[in-house]
Amino acid sequence: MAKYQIVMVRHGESEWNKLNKFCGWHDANLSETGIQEAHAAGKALKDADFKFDIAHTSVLTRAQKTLEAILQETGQTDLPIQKTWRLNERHYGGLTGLNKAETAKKHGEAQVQIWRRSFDIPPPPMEPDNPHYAEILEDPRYADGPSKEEFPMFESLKLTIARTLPYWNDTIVPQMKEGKKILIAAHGNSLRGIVKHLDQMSDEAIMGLNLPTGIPFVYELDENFKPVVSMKFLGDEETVKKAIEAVAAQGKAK
Ligand SMILES: O=C(O)[C@H](O)COP(=O)(O)O
Repeated sequence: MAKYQIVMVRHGESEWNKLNKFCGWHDANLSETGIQEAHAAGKALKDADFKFDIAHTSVLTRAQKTLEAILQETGQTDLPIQKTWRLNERHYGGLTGLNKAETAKKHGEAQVQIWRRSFDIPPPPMEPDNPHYAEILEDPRYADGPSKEEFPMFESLKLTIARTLPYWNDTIVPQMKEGKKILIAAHGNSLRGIVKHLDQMSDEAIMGLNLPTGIPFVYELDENFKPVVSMKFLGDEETVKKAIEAVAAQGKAK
């Protein structure tokens, strides 16, 4: 019997998803398609009569704009929103700004798959000569965290989970226990981390999980926060399948 329900959604297609670039903590905006996806997500949630008490998102524009569009469609533009770096996309380190297909050509598709989907193998660190180094490290949005000591130069999924899970346990779970209906608008890998935790997925199994952009999914949890319903997408099966396959294919050499 489900006691809790929570909705999560990966941001709509970003400008760098469109360019097939490793994005991570670079603050790409939504593409036109991404904006449409975000509004479609909101319409799907409205049609399914979802109403929320609070939303959580990252400090990155693509997730915040996705949430904004969704709340416009559900008629909840005044919903309280909590923003945290802990829901940011995984930091792609030295891969940030590189084209995924070109990287697959140079290093092999298997290596790119490892960098994108493995549990504990991180991408190479971002070096000071990376064109995006200063824009990320000196961004005032990080004034309240992470601290200089914990500011990442790269993240494996394991490292991403290590900074996302405290927020899940210390902020989101208590709000669900208070009966709050929650929407999380975040990123492919911060959400993969939450899904891995909820479904207790193995380090091998998580390698196979790709999340589509802009399609909300629902978890129904029992009193111990164990899934009664896992990752129920608000979209027809074929559309969801194609969207997931498109994400997976980004790492092909082409
Ligand atoms: O940060 C990025 O490049 C994407 O938003 C997620 O990338 P991935 O699907 O290659 O992990």
